[in-house]
This record gives sequence, structure tokens and C-alpha cells, in this order.
Amino acid sequence: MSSDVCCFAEARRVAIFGGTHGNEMSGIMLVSMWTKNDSEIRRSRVHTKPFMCNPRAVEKCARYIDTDLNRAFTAENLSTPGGDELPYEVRRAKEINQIFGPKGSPDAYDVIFDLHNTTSNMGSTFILESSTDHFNLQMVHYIKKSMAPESCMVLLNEHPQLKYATTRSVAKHAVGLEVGPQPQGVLRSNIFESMRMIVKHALDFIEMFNSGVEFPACRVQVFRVHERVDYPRDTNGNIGAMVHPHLQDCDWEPLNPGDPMFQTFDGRTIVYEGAGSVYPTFINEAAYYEKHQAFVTTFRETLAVNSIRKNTK
Ligand SMILES: CC(=O)N[C@@H](CC(=O)O)C(=O)O
Ligand SMILES: [Zn+2]
Repeated sequence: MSSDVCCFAEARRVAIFGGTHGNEMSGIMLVSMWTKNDSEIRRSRVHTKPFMCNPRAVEKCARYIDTDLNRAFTAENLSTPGGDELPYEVRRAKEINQIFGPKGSPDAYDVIFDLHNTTSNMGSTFILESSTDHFNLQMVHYIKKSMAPESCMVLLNEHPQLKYATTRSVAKHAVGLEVGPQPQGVLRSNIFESMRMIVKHALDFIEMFNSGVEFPACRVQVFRVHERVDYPRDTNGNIGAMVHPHLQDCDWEPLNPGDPMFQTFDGRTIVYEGAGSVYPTFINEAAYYEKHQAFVTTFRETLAVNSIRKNTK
């Protein structure tokens, strides 16, 4: 019995993005470190470029200057001409698209890893944008195996409304890496080292793939984005409750109908009233108060991944 084999071109051009958000310190430190000395990320069959995406936000240690860079890579932003009057991040998105894209074209970079931190207790998490990118899924499978018994989760965002136009989306294979918990503007050595190790395994995988190794069919567990849940709010938009202590830090653990979800300032409990069990994540992410999201719910599923090898021409 043989399942489908997917063939991909060698992944020769790889970028590692940090500072897409200027207050997420692990990726910022790794990218500035690797820009000074790239020995750790060099591989013989891969050209790897470390890149600081939002240097002005990094300088201010802010998520962004005018608008969220990681929402700015829309077809409209990338195609409409314009100059100084545009928000800084829209101008920056156009530059990044010129260097690493153009998005959707054969000239685009093969792989972009975009390094993020979260204040949520998510551990190490890949964020994927497609359930049919067997190259990315094989890479994730390889990294999960290499890291065991440490774990790494996969958040799959293919949601028609909740999907957004990420910086990494200019690449043929877009990979978000989200590691937490880490406060904004803070460096924690454990989080830094986890991120560093995952990038190392990722580059090892690409090197092996480029050298002709075939990766057999496998299965990968993912958490598929389902719904955004906002805080209760008053008519002025101020929040009326906090994440409940029983939910706080419980990313990836089942949340069942009737389970505590929020706690009001006078001590009342608000319970989850969904139809069935879900897996919440990005619980109490600092950057998402402005996006009206207390957490996102997901469904757990297992994807069947085809075997892959490189094109031989
Ligand atoms: C906390 C944070 O910035 N998370 C990222 C997730 C991603 O890269 O898809 C974002 O909202 O852009
Ligand atoms: Zn981020």
C-alpha cells in the first residue's frame, strides 16, 4: 500500500522573522543575535536570513506604531500604491513583501518562521494557516518528535472570519511560532531557549529535506480555531469581568458547558454556555484586550499527513 507522496521544490530560501511585534522579546533577541553571528542558523543546503520586521516598534518596545503589522498583509494593502501618508506598518508591509515575496508568487521565500511571544500559558505552539500544506505538517511532526518528551502544540487557523493577513503569509510555507508565558517587554531564559531549540530543529528538518530524505506519511494533532470569546463589556467598552481563576493558565485543557469562564469584580462566576467541549487557548493574552478576545476556542483533531520528498528534475 502506498499513500500519496507530495513533492516540493528544495526550500533554499528561509527567513526567520523577529520583532513583528516590538514587545515580544525572545524573537527580537534571537534575531539580533543571529544577525551579528549566524553560525547557529547556518546549514549547508539552506540560506537562512534573520530579519527584524518592525524596528521602530522594537525601539519603542511597543506592539506597533500605527497599526498591527501582523494584520497588514492584505491584498489591498500590498497592491495599492502610496507613500508617506500611509500608516508606518502598511509601508513596512510593502517593503517586506518586496524583499520576501511577492506574496503568492514563485519568487517568494520558501519558508518564513515568525517568532512571537504570548502572555498566555500556551507553551510552545506552532500557528499554521493551512491543513493541506504537507511540507509544514511534516516539519511540525519532525520537530515534535525531536523535542519529546517536551511538547509543542499546533494551532490551525483556517477560520474564514478569524484568519488574518500575517507577516509570514508572504512565504510559500508560513510558520508562526508562539512561545509563552512571557510578559510583554520581558525576556525569560526558559522561553528564549525553547524558541531557539525549535528553530534549530526546524532548520535541521529543512536541511534533511533538501538533501533528499523522504519523510513517510504520519499524523499530527492540531487544534482548529473555532470561536473568539470576548470579555463581558459595558456600554463604554470597559471589561466587566476577569478570566476566572479556574480557567486562567489552562490553555489546551477542555472547557465544558457549565465550567467557570469569567469572574466579575463583585465575585460572581460566569460559566461557559457553548454546545459542547472546546479547547481554549490564548487565554488572557495581553495584546488581545484591544481585539476584544479573552480567549479563542478550538476543536482538537488529527490530520493525516502525506509523505513528502523533494522534486527530482
Ligand atoms: C500574541 C500575538 O501577537 N499573537 C500573534 C499570533 C500570530 O502570529 O498569528 C498575533 O496575534 O499576531
Ligand atoms: Zn506577536
